[in-house]
Amino acid sequence: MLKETRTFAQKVFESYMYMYYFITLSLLSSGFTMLRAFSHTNGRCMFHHTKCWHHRKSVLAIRREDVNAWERRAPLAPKHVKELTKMGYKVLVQPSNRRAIHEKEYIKAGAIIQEDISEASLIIGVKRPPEEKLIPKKNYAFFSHTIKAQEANMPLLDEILRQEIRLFDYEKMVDHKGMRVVAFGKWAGVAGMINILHGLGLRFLALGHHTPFMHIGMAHNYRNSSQAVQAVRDAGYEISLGLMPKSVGPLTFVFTGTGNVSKGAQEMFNALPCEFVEPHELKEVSRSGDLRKVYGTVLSRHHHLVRKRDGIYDPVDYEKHPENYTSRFHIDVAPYTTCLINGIYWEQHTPRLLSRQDAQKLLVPVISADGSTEGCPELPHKLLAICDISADTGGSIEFMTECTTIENPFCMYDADQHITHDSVEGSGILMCSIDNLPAQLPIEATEYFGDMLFPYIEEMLSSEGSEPLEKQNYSPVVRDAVIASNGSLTPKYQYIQKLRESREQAQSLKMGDKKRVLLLGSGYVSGPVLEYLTRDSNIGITVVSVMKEQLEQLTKKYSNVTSVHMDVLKREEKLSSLVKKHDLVISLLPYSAHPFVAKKCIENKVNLVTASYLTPAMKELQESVEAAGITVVSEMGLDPGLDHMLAMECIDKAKEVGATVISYTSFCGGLPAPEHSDNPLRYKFSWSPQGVLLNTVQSATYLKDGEIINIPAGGALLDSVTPMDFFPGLNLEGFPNRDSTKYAEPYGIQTARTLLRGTLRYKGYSKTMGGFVKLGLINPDPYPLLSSTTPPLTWKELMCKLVGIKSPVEHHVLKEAVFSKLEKDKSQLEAVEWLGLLGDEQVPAADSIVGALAKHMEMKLPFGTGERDMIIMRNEIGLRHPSGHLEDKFVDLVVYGDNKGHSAMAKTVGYPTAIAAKMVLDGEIVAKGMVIPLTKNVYGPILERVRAEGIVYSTHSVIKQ
Ligand SMILES: NC(=O)c1ccc[n+]([C@@H]2O[C@H](COP(=O)([O-])OP(=O)(O)OC[C@H]3O[C@@H](n4cnc5c(N)ncnc54)[C@H](O)[C@@H]3O)[C@@H](O)[C@H]2O)c1
Ligand SMILES: N[C@@H](CCCCN[C@@H](CCC(=O)O)C(=O)O)C(=O)O
Repeated sequence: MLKETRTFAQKVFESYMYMYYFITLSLLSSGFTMLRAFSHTNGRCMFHHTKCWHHRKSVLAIRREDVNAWERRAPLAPKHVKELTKMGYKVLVQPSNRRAIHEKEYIKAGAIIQEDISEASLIIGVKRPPEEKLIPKKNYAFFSHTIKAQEANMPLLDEILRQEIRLFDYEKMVDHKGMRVVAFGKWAGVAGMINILHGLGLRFLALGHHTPFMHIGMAHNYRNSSQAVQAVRDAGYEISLGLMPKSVGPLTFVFTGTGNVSKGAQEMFNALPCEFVEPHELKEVSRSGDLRKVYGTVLSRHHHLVRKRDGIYDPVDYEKHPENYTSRFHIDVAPYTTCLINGIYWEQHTPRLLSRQDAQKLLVPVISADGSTEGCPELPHKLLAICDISADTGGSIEFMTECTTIENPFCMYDADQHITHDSVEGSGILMCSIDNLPAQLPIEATEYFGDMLFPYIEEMLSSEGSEPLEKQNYSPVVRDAVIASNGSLTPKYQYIQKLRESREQAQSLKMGDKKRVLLLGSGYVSGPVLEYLTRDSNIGITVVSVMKEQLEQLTKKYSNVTSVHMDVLKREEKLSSLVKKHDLVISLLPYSAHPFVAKKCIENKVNLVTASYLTPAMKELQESVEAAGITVVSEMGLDPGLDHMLAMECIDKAKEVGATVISYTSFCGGLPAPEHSDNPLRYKFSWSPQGVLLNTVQSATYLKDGEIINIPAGGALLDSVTPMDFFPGLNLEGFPNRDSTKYAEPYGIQTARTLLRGTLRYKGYSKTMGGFVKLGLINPDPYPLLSSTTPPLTWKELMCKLVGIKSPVEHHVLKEAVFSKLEKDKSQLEAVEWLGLLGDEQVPAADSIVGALAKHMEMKLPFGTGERDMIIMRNEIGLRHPSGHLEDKFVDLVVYGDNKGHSAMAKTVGYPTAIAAKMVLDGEIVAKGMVIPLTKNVYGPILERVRAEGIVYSTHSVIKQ
């Protein structure tokens, strides 16, 4: 069964012979006379009819799997590496503690463990690399999941094309019959079967039955498949002793597909006391079968597919016109199936096995003559579980719309409600649809896959990725697996582009009459924007972000939302085409990206809303915005945003009674709630960390008692800190924020002799940040040493560079140098140490030092579970009334984050942004050109609507004389 009896040498020899046979056949059949084959033993060529591949000993690299936390497989095992190194190839293996086969084994096989793999001409992995780790003009081989134009992987494909990479996709390495020659399939089947037996144990228990399946674990809990076989056998032994509850009746397992997946699953199933029957016998055994066995059936196409017209299955016709066929699975098989193990490859236009309606019918309770007792309940319905190993979302099992994961392997599909819930309880069908099953048995899967891939490695290695594809003497298996090369899709795969275009068209048709909003950014403050806009079912939203997981987390909660994972700055054309298809763009990207986005909005005449300052770079676009006749709303958040609106409401009211504004001061802080301010900075991030850090080195200008005060950029701001005691219970400090004087005119308060906008922090923040500034950590200049393509630095090494000493050094030497750079400030040194900046942690890859520090600090200063943030804003407006008396008006806004919902920052930024966006969409804001929320027709409705969202402010006044 699972035990491998052939030696590795035999297998290698067999695979070569097979390949030799196959190449010979295919070359002969295509009229070639050249023969090509090679031996991997002794480093010599076995057949010399043509050149030997390894004429120039290229370098092979096995990359680290870095996209999925469970990915412990590798494309080749040490035994394959050993063969390659014996043949004289250099094999680099990127270090990875996650890989299930230890690095030591690869070293023993002759590999070099090395981070930098840029010298390799072929880089292989199991799964895709992140776009930013691609190296231009190389050969790459991995499962790209691009051949169905899968949306999530299109940015990767675009990068591959842009970087002129040659991509071999394992999924398209097929023999002359179209059968895949390298695959993990069998191990998906093995792991899938183990998991679903475990799941059945849990489901039976939820239904009131202890069964022997309770003693079977998840596949990854076994060291190898033999251990799992043992557990399954033990369970089977108990079944054979008649220990299955009688009231559940005979169990039947249906295997669809006849490929490796199905075979792997059947191999594991064979460890149970099983009897295989023909599909037509299923009905009978499911009623009166032996309870000391389990029954299995393997379903091929001819068992369930029929032509709609005449009820006949014609295999030749089916290949040509699958759309003319339908499946009888739901009628002939499913009603007699306890557990379906689905291993068929599904393609558009081929019949589905089960639809939602089918599932509804199958979940109708079966009333049996024997009846049910409380302690021995009958099953609610026959079909209990589906293990969808094919994992084609919305495919042959129509209602499997989201794959489950190794960490959350099961969900229940309730066909009546058409919902899935994360549990094994309640009504419905237990579903397991993990799409990376072989990763649960990583060692065997690696060895198995490597055996199949190994014979092709040499030829993939035979040239650089930059050399023309036409000049390569690839075998058909390898040639046909090249999806992209030299910057283009190869002819066989040009359909991918067409598929993408037609999908995009379909998506825009689906949007129909809906208003379409393009939301750029899925970060800290995007949540309430999406939440607010999706309340209107007439708005369709596309969310774009470069951070995939963050994007998925944000969008999965909402319907009417499409997500696009891409870097908008790198994909100008795609951004433009997206902008064009929407009625309004909201940019919640880092503010430096807004001008780029605004240009696309101008070109396509689409309105734009941002929560960011109307910077000089944005202002420059004013004329073009007006010429395009569009509305660009800026400063529509909290600060800037609500501060303007609260000020203007007060100023306008004061003017109505003839008062003159003589001073305006506004301070605002996004802070952790006081009980969560327990770190040297007394701060946690609730909005863009890089923005927070950069604000400490901005210049500032303000008016104080008629005098203009200028503070230069570079950190001097942190020395202009004053204690703020308007809420004496909080230990606050404040420093000026940007150029306050520029608001005198737009606010209409040129009469004011004090005009100051500032930022609030808990006491101690500025001092600590001052230390980072002194060390050069708040530096936005490009710093190539931190790029993702260079070997990573540790903080200790970076700090040595910053203080100008050579590394490596002893800890105390570095500490002393840093201390002296900090002008012997102990609290600043403590904060640097607390953050681990003198330690061995890796500096995150980033464009600049401040970018890396922002990422690092974001990890060190997170809001923990149950922790919340807080917004404090105080506006103080000094008025002189016509009677001559003076009045100070105070407008205070204090908002707390919701424990399990939006943060205070997200609410106070996101709601104004969303409300303004809706006002533009609905024609409530009609002004063209650059708009900031200073006029009553804009701030009035927004303040009213944010109050309805629980953002409540208070006012009081003090008459002075
Ligand atoms: N007015 C206010 O009171 C206020 C308050 C907070 C934030 N803001 C502004 O709102 C914006 C969003 O803030 P945030 O805290 O959510 O920021 P964030 O850093 O948390 O999020 C930025 C988002 O942009 C995405 N992104 C970055 N570069 C990208 C690229 N090249 N292509 C695609 N996506 C990219 C990131 O993946 C992330 O989802 C920022 O401009 C910020 O300055 C304004
Ligand atoms: N000043 C407060 C609140 C800041 C809210 C974010 N405002 C950003 C807006 C940047 C932009 O997108 O233009 C800022 O930098 O002040 C604090 O710092 O705690």
